[in-house]
Amino acid sequence: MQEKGNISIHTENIFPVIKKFLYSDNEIFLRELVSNAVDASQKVKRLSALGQFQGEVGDLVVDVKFDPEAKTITISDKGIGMTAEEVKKYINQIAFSGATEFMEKFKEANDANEIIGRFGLGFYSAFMVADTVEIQTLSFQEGASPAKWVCDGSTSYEISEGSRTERGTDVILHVNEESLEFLNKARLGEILDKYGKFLPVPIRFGTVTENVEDGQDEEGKPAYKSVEVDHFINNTNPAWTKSPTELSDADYIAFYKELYPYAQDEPLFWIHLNVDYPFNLTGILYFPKIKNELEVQRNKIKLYSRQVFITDEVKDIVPEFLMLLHGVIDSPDIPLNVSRSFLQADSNVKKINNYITKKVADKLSEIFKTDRKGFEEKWNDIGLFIKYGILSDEKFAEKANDFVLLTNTTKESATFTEYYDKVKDLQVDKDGNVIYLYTQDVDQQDSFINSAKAKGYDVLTLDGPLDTHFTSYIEQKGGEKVQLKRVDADVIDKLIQKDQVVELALSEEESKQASTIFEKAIARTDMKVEIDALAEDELPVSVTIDEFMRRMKDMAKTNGGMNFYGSLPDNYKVSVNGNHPLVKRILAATEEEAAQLAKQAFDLALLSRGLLTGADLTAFVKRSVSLI
Ligand SMILES: Nc1ncnc2c1ncn2[C@@H]1O[C@H](COP(=O)(O)OP(=O)(O)OP(=O)(O)O)[C@@H](O)[C@H]1O
Repeated sequence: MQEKGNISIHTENIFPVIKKFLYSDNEIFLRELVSNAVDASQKVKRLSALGQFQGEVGDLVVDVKFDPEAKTITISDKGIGMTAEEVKKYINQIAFSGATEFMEKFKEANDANEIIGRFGLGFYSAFMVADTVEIQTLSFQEGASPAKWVCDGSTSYEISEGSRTERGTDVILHVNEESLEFLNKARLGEILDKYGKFLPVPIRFGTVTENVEDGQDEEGKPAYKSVEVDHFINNTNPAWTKSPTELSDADYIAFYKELYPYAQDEPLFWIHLNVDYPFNLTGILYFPKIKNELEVQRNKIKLYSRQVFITDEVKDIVPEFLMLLHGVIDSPDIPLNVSRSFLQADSNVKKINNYITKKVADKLSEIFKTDRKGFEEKWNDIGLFIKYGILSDEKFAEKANDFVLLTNTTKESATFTEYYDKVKDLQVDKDGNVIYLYTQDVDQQDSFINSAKAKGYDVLTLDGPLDTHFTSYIEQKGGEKVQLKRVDADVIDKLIQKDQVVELALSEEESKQASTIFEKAIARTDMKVEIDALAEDELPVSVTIDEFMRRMKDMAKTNGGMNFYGSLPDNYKVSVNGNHPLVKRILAATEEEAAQLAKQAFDLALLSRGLLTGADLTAFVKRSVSLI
């Protein structure tokens, strides 16, 4: 048997679903209705510009009012209004968007993007907070008569002659018992501020008290009086809608403060985004002063669609590493679901994401090239996020390789190529490897840094939260011959092994003997003793930790879990400088004295790198006292 047919949908069943579940948040009813009012107002301007409306445009203000006694909220506009026929068509037919039809009709007009509505559902969000919704409207068309539409939330409605005498529409919500919270000035003000702060048509919400000059007092000083003035909640012409050439630095900073009234620091710099092909997007991204915390400042970028606030969850549109930025992105092309609260994944999102990455990289590159000093000064704030970008985004890394900076222990900065050139002659080992030395803790690794510097070597500081990973990146970018070694990964002569070896002053026998004395004195399985031939003036004993093992353990730590390497105990090497006079003295001493000297020298090595703690430290202090 074969049968074809249409699945039938009954409005009685689907209507409650739309009312209750389409929108995640009740408060957006106001965003939807105010957006409709703004759309209707913009359409008047458009029709007038196209010569299809000859009347007076007038001042297009949208009013939001509420009456706690009558339990109503009213949104009024002076827009195009609707005839009774249009009400039937646009309002009664759910999901028949007049906006789409309007856009279709006037799509040649290049500013077709000004209209917010798309789905033809927004109006129904009114029923989330209202039992009954009433429309009073008068169309702009000549000779139109006013219409009134009332619906109590069921699928039946009533249309009759309306009472409006001027062009435009009032939407009157009879607020239901569960939504009385909205009959409150502060609450409505907060919602308007959140969604409507930058709408393109003035939104008036009651009045505010202002102090204005009023003649002079008896002493001849200016007198003031308070007056009630209209309260407009929005800036209809926010900075991102202007051209960068119209804006000064002060304007950008002022807009930053408008966006984040509570921000303490000024932004470091900003990028004005403006693209109209293959998608439309405008916006301003600010680089804030970043503290060392990666998490705290997220969700600061606000997403707008035609100047209506949508969300501050811009995940996917903005690459992960740029989530630390602040600012605004406005794009009518960001695919939103009908409730406008969620993004839908599509190819535009990926394109936008790539565009933003490219813009940010270009801006950084520009600052680097035109103002190297300023760039270096900002490095403390932007370094972390550039490294984050490099490690997480290949495209960004490609560009950033030219301006990412390496900083040494004396705070000098160099790019990858500059640094290579700086150390390639001196820090080269016998096999031709160029060794970059680095420290992760300037204080703890001080004695090793000193040994390196005594040889004329440079030491990089890589002590940031991402540097464990970044170390491997530098190595990878440096090519085959570049190796990174932490200054305490071995004694300096072994970190950069040269051809000319220092002779060991001990015989093989003496060497073995010294080794045994130290092993016994130290008596720890995690410490491996080695007798090394170092310069006489190097320390008698140093405790080092193998580069490879340490890196693996660091990685395990930063990746959260304990993998194989993470679970291994720390393994140190105790490097005894066979050429130091102390070793000769130990060999000549009595067994007891030798053990004590060896232990003391070992403890000093531990102490110098902050590894001597607890009972061992107490014992060391006691022993030292008895020695002096
Ligand atoms: N204040 C108004 N003045 C004039 N027409 C209006 C007004 N409010 C709604 N309309 C008409 O009703 C239609 C449906 O509105 P609705 O909010 O349901 O959908 P939309 O705004 O087109 O799309 P979206 O679901 O994206 O909001 C509008 O497209 C418009 O033609």
